[in-house]
Amino acid sequence: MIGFLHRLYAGFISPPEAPKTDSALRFGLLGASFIAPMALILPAKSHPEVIVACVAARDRVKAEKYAKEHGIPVVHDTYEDVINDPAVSCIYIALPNSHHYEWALRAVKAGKHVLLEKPSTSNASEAKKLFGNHLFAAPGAPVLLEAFHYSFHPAWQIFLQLIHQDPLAGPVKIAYSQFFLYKGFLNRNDPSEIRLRYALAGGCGMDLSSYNVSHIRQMLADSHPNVQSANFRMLSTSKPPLDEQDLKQIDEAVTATFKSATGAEGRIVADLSTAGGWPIIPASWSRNLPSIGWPKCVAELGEKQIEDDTELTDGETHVVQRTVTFYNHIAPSMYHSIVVQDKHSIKRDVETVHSWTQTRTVKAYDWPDKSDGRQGESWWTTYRYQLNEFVHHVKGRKGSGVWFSGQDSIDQMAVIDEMYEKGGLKARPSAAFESEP
Ligand SMILES: NC(=O)C1=CN([C@@H]2O[C@H](COP(=O)(O)OP(=O)(O)OC[C@H]3O[C@@H](n4cnc5c(N)ncnc54)[C@H](OP(=O)(O)O)[C@@H]3O)[C@@H](O)[C@H]2O)C=CC1
Ligand SMILES: O=C1OC[C@@H](O)[C@H](O)[C@H]1O
Repeated sequence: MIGFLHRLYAGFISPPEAPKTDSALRFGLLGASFIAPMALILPAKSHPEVIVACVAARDRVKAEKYAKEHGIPVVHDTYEDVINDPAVSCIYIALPNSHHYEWALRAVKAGKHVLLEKPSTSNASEAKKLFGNHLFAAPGAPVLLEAFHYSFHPAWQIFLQLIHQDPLAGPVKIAYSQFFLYKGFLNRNDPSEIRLRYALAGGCGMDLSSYNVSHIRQMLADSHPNVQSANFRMLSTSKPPLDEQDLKQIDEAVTATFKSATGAEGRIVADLSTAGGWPIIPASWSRNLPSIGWPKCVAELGEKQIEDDTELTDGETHVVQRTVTFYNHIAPSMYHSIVVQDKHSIKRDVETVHSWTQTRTVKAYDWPDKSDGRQGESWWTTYRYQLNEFVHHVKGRKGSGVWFSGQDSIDQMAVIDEMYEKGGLKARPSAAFESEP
């Protein structure tokens, strides 16, 4: 309990303030966004090499209020002014998805490093144009990272090790990922709700399920699994400010299945407006009551034959079938649990002679081994780990080795496009912005 309170307080409320080094990176923010305080402003406080230097919003009064609230010293009039500020070397982009391509491209062309919110762009065609830009081939090119923060937390890396690199791990057969937000999280009547606007590249497939897609791509160890099926639950309102395109194209929930190159299966469930499923209360009553479940990933592995000191008689083999369940991989620094279940069987041909199950729970708030460029504290959030890695990359240092490459981002968007198309919806529209070569 004390550990939980400490992680909550230091990670999400009041991190210890680090004195800044002379070579600290100065970040500019595009937009007075909802997520920047959690994803960058708070993590920057404890990072000796990060200063949040300036912000601009479409409305200057809003930007000034935001800057005051978050201790940001400079307010610019426009996003463009932030990018062109010579005192700034890094840009954080948390704009509607439809604006990611344009502003990331503008920023990298101005020579700035970019931490870009997920999903990286509106679709794969934009992702190819952005990450495939010739300037990334030049030496000293800017760093551009799609902010899949959860990947940078040690717990996610330990989870991947348990399914891909452990002596008891057979091949992955099924990768499952779920992510729910409760009904009421989104305000359908709010014209500024970016998740519900087709023109802003919204929809659950882009928003929540971009996480699920990235989870199963890593769990299946296949950058571009084939989409087998996709089902969308569409918006359950027809009130303004939604327009006709929103009503036809905006999904609130997704279920989809995938097949990897090795034949393994991926399954995802994501819901921006989860209701019902309450225990005891009859379904007809609870149907409209908000509900929620843990974000969860489950990997079911195939059998692996092992050789250990278990006594075997002639013709017997010892096999292990592992299932690993990760609860709360999205905000693991608050609390998480990785349950490893190993079903051991002694087999004679196909017949099981004897079997037993070993279950253990793994937690990793920090790296178990701090050598080799790994840094962390138990209270670091996923965003703090991500920022650490981003800074290492910009500074040309090794870091922990966790990264999300440009090709990863392109493949990620291709899978999302294919999911929409498989489910009878359109991939999200490209921005009108055309950059000079
Ligand atoms: N990593 C994470 O945990 C999370 C990531 N995200 C991602 O971050 C991005 C921003 O999300 P979030 O912070 O929740 O969003 P907000 O609703 O706070 O919007 C972000 C900013 O978009 C700007 N904006 C520019 N043009 C428009 C427009 N036409 N309509 C509405 N807003 C506009 C606004 O800027 P201005 O201030 O200039 O008006 C606003 O501050 C998304 O890509 C989302 O997927 C979101 C939540 C969590
Ligand atoms: O982490 C998140 O949770 C809420 C979502 O709507 C958001 O976009 C996502 O990044």
